[in-house]
Amino acid sequence: MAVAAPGQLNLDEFPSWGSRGVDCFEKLEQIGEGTYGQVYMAKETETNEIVALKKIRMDNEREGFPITAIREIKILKKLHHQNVIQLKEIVTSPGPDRDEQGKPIDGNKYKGSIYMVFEYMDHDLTGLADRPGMRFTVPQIKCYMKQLLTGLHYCHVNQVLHRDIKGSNLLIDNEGNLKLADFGLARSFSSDHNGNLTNRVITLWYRPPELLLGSTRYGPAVDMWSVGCIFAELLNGKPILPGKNEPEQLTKIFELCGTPDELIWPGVTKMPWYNNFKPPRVLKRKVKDAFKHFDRHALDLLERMLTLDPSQRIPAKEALDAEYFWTDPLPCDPKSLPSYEASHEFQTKKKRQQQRQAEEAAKRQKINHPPPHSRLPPIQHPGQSHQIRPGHAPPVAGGSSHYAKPRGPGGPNRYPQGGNQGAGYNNPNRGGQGSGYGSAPYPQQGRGPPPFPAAGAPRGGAGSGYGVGGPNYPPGGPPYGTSGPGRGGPNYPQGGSRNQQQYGSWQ
Ligand SMILES: Nc1ncnc2c1ncn2[C@@H]1O[C@H](COP(=O)(O)OP(=O)(O)OP(=O)(O)O)[C@@H](O)[C@H]1O
Repeated sequence: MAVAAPGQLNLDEFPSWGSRGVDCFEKLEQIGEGTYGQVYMAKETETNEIVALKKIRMDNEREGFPITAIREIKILKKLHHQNVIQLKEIVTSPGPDRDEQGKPIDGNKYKGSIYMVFEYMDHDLTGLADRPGMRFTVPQIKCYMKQLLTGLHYCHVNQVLHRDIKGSNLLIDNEGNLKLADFGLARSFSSDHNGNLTNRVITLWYRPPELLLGSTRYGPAVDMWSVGCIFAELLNGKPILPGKNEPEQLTKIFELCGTPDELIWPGVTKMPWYNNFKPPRVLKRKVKDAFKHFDRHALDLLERMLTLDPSQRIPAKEALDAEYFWTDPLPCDPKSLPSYEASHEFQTKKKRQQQRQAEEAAKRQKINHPPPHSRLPPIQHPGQSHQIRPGHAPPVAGGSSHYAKPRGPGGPNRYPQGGNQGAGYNNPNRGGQGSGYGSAPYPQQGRGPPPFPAAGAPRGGAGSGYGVGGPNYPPGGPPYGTSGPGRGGPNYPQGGSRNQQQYGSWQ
């Protein structure tokens, strides 16, 4: 097998891929910023097909083409399923042929970029849940969970562990399809689970206890723990185990799931880091108590997903057979779900930031020039209604109006009174991997530069997590109707190339 030059992808392995240049695509808008580079929405110039281009960061090109990208490409090439994102091709952009001093660049010092071309998805679950006023219905949650489990079961049958299941890696299109994405941490496993795998995987809040206790022999059960965390988050309205660092993460797990012993988890006391984190006192499991507002079948399934002993944790296939998916209300048909304006975590964060800045500016202006009757509501002219136009946020469910009570810091009151009868989400402290690796026995994070701010710092701003409740659109139809953005035809307010100027050409 030919070996690629430093910084280059060995295209011998992917002969038909990489033959096209990125100029076959028109860059439209940045939709994601990941550990390994930016993600853009783009249009194929000949077919007008909308795709997502993930640029592979080559900062470390001296070390060769990033191993994570090679893994992601290899794994995605062998996975073909309606609930797994489809990698369509790889395209390249040539780097400059001369260096800053004008000298011709030696072919081995490749300075170009490589992009993975994916089918475009309108949302990720985190971005969708973060939409103001967003509420998921129970059939909707069942529909997403069923698709997540179906995609994951397919991966596991094909001996692939995802190892980074979290909301922002679950992509959703406007036809209601959910697909697993970001296979940058995924890897193949053998069914005897004897591999010596790294335990530095999975975003902290979704990381299972066996990895936190140092296991290097693990299997599909690691992904099922993450699925349990997502499931509870969807029903609960906010992340359930938001640890700031690994020791705190384990503490939170023990507080919810009880302290493990040889009886409930044979072998736990032999785990590499068990003695470092031996709980000081015995804690009882209280999943049922903490989530008593969930319905019985949801709770039964959750209990089996959040089982401490990985060998007793429910596999994806069995979870799909759980009563939860076969009792009323049944999972809805994905196609029956409303269409929403595109929402990716990256964009919703940006929008929130802009909104906060605008609010602060308005506050400053108000202090300097208070309006004469600042406490009176705005005048509403006869016939003026609160119609929702495509691309505009719908009113908060529950009949909020201009005169509604002021909203709390996280936006509209998205939390339910009664659990999964009307939950919402609002978590000002959504954080990813709150690092904090100072404490033994944890080594440095294994996956490139950490994407997150300093230890424990919140990731994203206000409002996050998921919730369930009545649909957040008014009677009479979804807020964005059928004219909402769909695949192949995004709903640009100013035409398809609104970001051309901003983003310019590919580099
Ligand atoms: N095919 C796609 N369609 C639409 N949006 C996408 C697509 N792929 C990725 N995105 C957006 O870009 C974000 C980052 O993508 P991805 O997770 O693949 O990158 P990453 O570098 O591995 O990120 P991370 O560091 O969060 O793991 C996603 O959360 C999603 O919002």
